[in-house]
Formats: sequence, structure tokens, C-alpha cells
Amino acid sequence: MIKAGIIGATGYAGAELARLLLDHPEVTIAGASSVSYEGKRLAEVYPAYEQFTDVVCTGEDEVIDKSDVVFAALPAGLSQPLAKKTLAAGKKFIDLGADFRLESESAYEKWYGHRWEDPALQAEAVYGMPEFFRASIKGARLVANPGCYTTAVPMAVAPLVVNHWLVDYPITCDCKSGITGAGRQLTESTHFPVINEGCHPYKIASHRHTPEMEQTLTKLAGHITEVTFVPHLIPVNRGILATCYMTLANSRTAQALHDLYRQFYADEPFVRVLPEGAVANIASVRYSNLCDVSVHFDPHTNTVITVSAIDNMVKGAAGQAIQNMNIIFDLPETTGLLHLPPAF
Ligand SMILES: NC(=O)C1=CN([C@@H]2O[C@H](COP(=O)(O)OP(=O)(O)OC[C@H]3O[C@@H](n4cnc5c(N)ncnc54)[C@H](OP(=O)(O)O)[C@@H]3O)[C@@H](O)[C@H]2O)C=CC1
Ligand SMILES: CC(=O)N[C@@H](CCC(=O)OP(=O)(O)O)C(=O)O
Repeated sequence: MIKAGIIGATGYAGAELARLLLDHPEVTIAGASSVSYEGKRLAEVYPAYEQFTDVVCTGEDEVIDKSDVVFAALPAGLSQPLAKKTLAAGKKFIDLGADFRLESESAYEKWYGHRWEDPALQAEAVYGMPEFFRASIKGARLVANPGCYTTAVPMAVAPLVVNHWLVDYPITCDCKSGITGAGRQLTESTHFPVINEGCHPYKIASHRHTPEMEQTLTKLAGHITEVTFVPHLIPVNRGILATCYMTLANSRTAQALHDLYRQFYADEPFVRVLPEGAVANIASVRYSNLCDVSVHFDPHTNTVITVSAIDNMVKGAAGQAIQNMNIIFDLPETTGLLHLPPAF
């Protein structure tokens, strides 16, 4: 069995990792860390886990000592020293935060306000989006797991970007997120009466996921690819919906667009390209590692509109991290991750 440790186990992403790892047939949870709840059982923090785990929250070093693979689900800036310690101890490190995602130190400093502590470690980190970068994840010691919006948007647009079917950049990305995307800490802007019955655009054209999306899409396209990204908070617990608008370089039929998407994702176990006429919806991917993608065409303006839906806690965080772990440990990629979403 693989011994997995979770640093930041009491946060939303850490707790979701625990839920999924408890269901993974090749893993035991060897340790979980918390500063606020040190000495408490994780099931005391999350009563839903009572009788499923006895794991007790400890300090970070104890988790690293006991684990073969360490997942970190911490606020930005805290993972760098932990990754160094974990790798020095001969173990693997998967970071759910942003400390190793950006390939430019100045971009990391600009958007996250921290410096790189060890450029060699940054150079070693691989970006953990299996659908696009699977080969580099195999054998990696340090994986930067993508953010939630930065998973949903590339999934929605990659077939068109990779095959150079688009004429117009930037790509317009209109995204919605469930409230768990903001983490467990209560803030004024995530308070129930503020969120409930609303739909709040925020950080319009100034969100820190913009450079991360552009980094991924630029790699896939082979040339600079920009996005105009507007996130919105909506009153649901889970889910990211990305609606992306793009202009085609040449006129294409709706059939050709569907064929392109179906072929591109044909071998991807977690991507469902929906039949023509169906529309991706966050309700249909809840609690699963699935990404639903639907493709739509407006012949009047030669605009293609694609919609992707993921669960931000699963494919947008903990599930994708476990998918990366499966690849690193040479397990079938779907191990412990094939959960059917509830129908309603
Ligand atoms: N929520 C989401 O949908 C997604 C989140 N992520 C990323 O995952 C990471 C965790 O996010 P999320 O779970 O939402 O955040 P939460 O705020 O819910 O949890 C943060 C965790 O970090 C711990 N923590 C906070 N400050 C410190 C500190 N100074 N030292 C040690 N531990 C600390 C907290 O533990 P305690 O108080 O118990 O010590 C808690 O376990 C972030 O980097 C986030 O960007 C990525 C994709 C999606
Ligand atoms: C709703 C909400 O607040 N979402 C978060 C993104 C969550 C995420 O993916 O976090 P990181 O990429 O920072 O790890 C935000 O907008 O910053």
C-alpha cells in the first residue's frame, strides 16, 4: 500500500483528499497535519468522516516522515520549504496550491506576492494536467497540481487551440464557481446572505489564474495565447462551469467541431464530450473526477462556444492530485477515482 500524507488536511481541499484517499484501494492515509487542530482526530473536525478514519492531526514533519507521497493543500507560499524537505527524504510531493505552477518567477511574485526559494526545485516541478502533459508526470518527484478554473478552461478549448482552428485571441472565458472554491475560512464576500440568490463577478480581468491558463494554452498552441477571464461566484457548494467563446479561422460545420472534440479526448477516461445538443452542467459531475465538455456553434458569427464542467474539489483539486499520484506510482490512472455522479 502507498502511504499518503496530507498537509493542510482540515481545509476543504485537504478534507476532500482524505475522503477520496479513504476510498482508494492502493493507499492508506499515514498522516494528516493541521496547525489549528493539532491533536484532534480529523473526524472531530469533519463529523461526516466518523467511523471511516481514526487519523489524528499532527505537525507537518511527522506527516512527511510517515509518508511515501505528501499532498500539500495550503495557502500560497507555504509549500516550497515542505517540498524541499519531502524530496530530500526521498519521497514524492504533490502541491495543490500555486507555489510550483508558474514557470516565471516574476509572474509568481506579481500574482502571489512570494519569491521562489529554490529555482532548481521550481525547474524540476511538472505541471499536473494529465490530459495534456501525461508523459512528463510519469516519474516526476514534484507535481504542481493545477487550479480549478485553470483545469476547466484548457479542457474547454484545447482541441481548437492545439489544432489551430482559431483566428482571434484573446479567448473569452466566462466562468462560474461554487463557494467551496474560496476555501473554508469565512469572509465577508463568502458569507451566506451575500452569496445566496446572487451571481457575483469578481476580479474581472485581474484574476491570478489568468497567467496560469495562458501558460498552459501557450504551450498547447505553440504560440502566445491570451485569455480574457471573468470568474463569478454562484450559490452552490461545488462546481466550475467554463463557457468559452472563440472565432474560427475557417468556416466549419457543427459536425466537424464535434468530431474534433470527440477524437481529441477519445482516450481520456475522465473527459466526456457530450452528444450534439447536450450542454455541460456542474450538477452532472458533482463528487466525480469527470470533466464534461459540450460544443456549440453559431454560424451567424462563425463563433464556437464550448462549455466545460468539473467539480472544483475533485477534478479541480483533490481528484486530479490523486490522478497524478496514480501516474507517478504506475497505477491505472482511474484507480480509486471512478465515481458515478448523483443523477439529481
Ligand atoms: N478550494 C478549492 O476549490 C481549490 C483549492 N486549491 C488550493 O488548495 C490549497 C488549499 O485550499 P483550500 O483547502 O480551499 O483552503 P482552506 O482555507 O480551506 O484550507 C487551508 C488549509 O491550510 C492550513 N493552513 C492555513 N494557514 C496555515 C499556516 N500558516 N501554516 C500551516 N497550515 C496552514 C489550514 O489548516 P489549519 O487551520 O487546520 O492549520 C487548512 O487546513 C490552496 O492553495 C488553494 O489555492 C486548488 C484548487 C481548488
Ligand atoms: C471561488 C474562489 O474564490 N476560487 C478561488 C480559486 C480556487 C483555486 O483553484 O485556487 P488556487 O488556484 O489559488 O489554488 C479564487 O478565485 O481565487
